[in-house]
Amino acid sequence: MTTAPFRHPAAPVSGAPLAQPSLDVFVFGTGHVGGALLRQIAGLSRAPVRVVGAATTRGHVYRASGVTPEALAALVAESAPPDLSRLVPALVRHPRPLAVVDATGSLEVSGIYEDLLASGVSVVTPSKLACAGPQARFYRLRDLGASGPAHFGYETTVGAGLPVIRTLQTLTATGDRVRSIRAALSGTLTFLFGEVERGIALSDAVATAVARGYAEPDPRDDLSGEDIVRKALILARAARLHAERAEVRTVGLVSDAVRTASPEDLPDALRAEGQAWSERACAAAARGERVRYVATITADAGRAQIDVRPLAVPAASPFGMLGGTDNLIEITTDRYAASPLRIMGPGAGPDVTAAGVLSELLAIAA
Ligand SMILES: NC(=O)C1=CN([C@@H]2O[C@H](COP(=O)(O)OP(=O)(O)OC[C@H]3O[C@@H](n4cnc5c(N)ncnc54)[C@H](OP(=O)(O)O)[C@@H]3O)[C@@H](O)[C@H]2O)C=CC1
Ligand SMILES: N[C@@H](CC=O)C(=O)O
Repeated sequence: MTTAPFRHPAAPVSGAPLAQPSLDVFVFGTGHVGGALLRQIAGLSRAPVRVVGAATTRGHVYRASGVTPEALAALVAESAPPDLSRLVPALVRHPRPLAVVDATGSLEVSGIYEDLLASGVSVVTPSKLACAGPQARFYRLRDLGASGPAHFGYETTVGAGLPVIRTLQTLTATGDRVRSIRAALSGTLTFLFGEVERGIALSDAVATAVARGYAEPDPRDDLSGEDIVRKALILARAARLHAERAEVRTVGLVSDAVRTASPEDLPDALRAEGQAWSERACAAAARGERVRYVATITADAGRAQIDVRPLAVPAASPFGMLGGTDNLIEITTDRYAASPLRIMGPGAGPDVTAAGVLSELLAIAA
């Protein structure tokens, strides 16, 4: 008897696309991440997933029979903005297994997950808003995704395409207990520190991070540290620790002028802030150190003590050697006590994030 060689179900092959993909996908947000996701799906000629629609703030399209990648952008552009009170019931009635991807930074879109999951529609999200909100809501979403036919995927909310959430889930599912986590959780901030250390002006570095799609839809979320606080909350919860936003201790990285600047005033505020960043980087370098924005999560009787602040770390340490858009997550547990389990690599950017989302979709489709 001969057996066919193993092929990953998503591996590109020549020939006709699958007649009947096993999962349909609707994508909210076609910006950096959503756009990269749509391109990655289009690049898989025998993908087990099929796009049935997409939405931006300006337009949307939903066709239960599927939309070709070539037609999608034009259909979105020539239609009306989505009305969620009509679109969500239509998605819930979709005749085949469906996953909704939230590649926006929209509170309104994050507010539809519960209805979708309760109706059997899977949700895969790189947006941190729902998972970092009140813990009770996160538990409801997680439980809906674990108990019914729908899945809730939020791996890319922390570390983008890095296997962070599933590592914590595996550790705790096998009976290990997380004692502490120390992490650099912002690709944008690692990038900005690196650029400023090379003598690039902070305002130029931020413009580059925005253009390359590393930054949040509102880059003030990166600069203020809010994006890092959200990720720390999600990490703590994935480690089965109770964590609420009001209990997080933060020391900011930027002045109030940057935190509160309007989008139009942000470049000027950053130009004024740049000198302080350069001086801080030079002073650290003179001591053989680097500045990093570090989240520390400590388990305390089932609760997480979370502290987020700028720290001067030895230049030759794992945190000091981060470059590009690297994240570093050091997890100390009962079993990984003498030396932490480390996850390190690029933690921001459209392609790595979209690949993480796509891998969650493929797992649902399998
Ligand atoms: N960039 C990255 O490296 C990573 C990003 N993420 C998360 O992914 C999400 C998307 O990030 P990114 O792609 O960089 O952001 P972008 O700003 O590039 O894109 C956001 C997209 O969402 C759309 N959008 C916003 N609000 C709504 C709404 N109410 N309804 C429909 N569409 C809406 C925007 O539409 P319009 O064009 O009309 O404004 C745009 O298409 C964010 O939540 C971010 O935190 C997570 C990990 C890494
Ligand atoms: N803006 C974020 C993107 C990923 O979550 C970052 O820079 O880390």
